[in-house]
Amino acid sequence: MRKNIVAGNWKMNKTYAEAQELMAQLLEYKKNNTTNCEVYIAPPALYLTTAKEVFKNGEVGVFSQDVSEYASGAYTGEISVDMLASIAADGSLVSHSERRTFHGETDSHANRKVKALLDKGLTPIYCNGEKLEERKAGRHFEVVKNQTETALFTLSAEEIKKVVIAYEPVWAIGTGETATAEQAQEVHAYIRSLIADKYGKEVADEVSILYGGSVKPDNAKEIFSQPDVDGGLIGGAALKIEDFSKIIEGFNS
Ligand SMILES: O=C(CO)COP(=O)(O)O
Repeated sequence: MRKNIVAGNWKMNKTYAEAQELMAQLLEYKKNNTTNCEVYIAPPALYLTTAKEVFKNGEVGVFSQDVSEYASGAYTGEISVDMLASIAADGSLVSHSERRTFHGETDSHANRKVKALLDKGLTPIYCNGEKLEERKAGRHFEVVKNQTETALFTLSAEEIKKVVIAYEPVWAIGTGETATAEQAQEVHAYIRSLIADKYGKEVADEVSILYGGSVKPDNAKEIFSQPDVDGGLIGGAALKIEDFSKIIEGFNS
């Protein structure tokens, strides 16, 4: 179902004490403020159970940063969908660009991970986006099309409605260089049109598409105001309550 979402991807940051502090600040913020969007965090896997305890009434959705495509077994270092379900995690990021760059993940992996999550009733936040040289060569639409089709188009209409897509142009991640609101809208509208062509407009209108890449307090509102942008996946600015809360408030008019 289409929702406004602000999700914080903590990546590999924070000691346990620091993570507990930020979770406590976020809980306090949620208790004292009405937000016009759902708020999710994806802390390091080690802290997922703590996050579920802190946000025990579902104040903030708790997501893993990655999940295995396999059900169980000899996959050292991996976390399964059953494990996530067993702590009542809400879902997982899938194929973030850093998983693609440093761990060789492809959209075929993404496809199996998305399916595994959906089969357990968990929400995938599927990440895609072009690299700088692809953007410079004007190939961003083609790249995003291939990614989206390979990762998602084996799903049924009912399944794809439950997927959250995060368009994160790689050149905008952690660089301070944000896509303009127009650039984000253009690609988001394109992704939605791909889904509409395959599954119909009604289905496409149900899918939440988030933008990620150097979203900050001062640009969030403009980006979120675009018709096909349903929120953001936030990296660096999710690590401080002052910044993250201002980004959440990008949805307050
Ligand atoms: O990769 C991102 C979120 O998943 C974006 O990171 P930054 O917000 O730090 O650019």
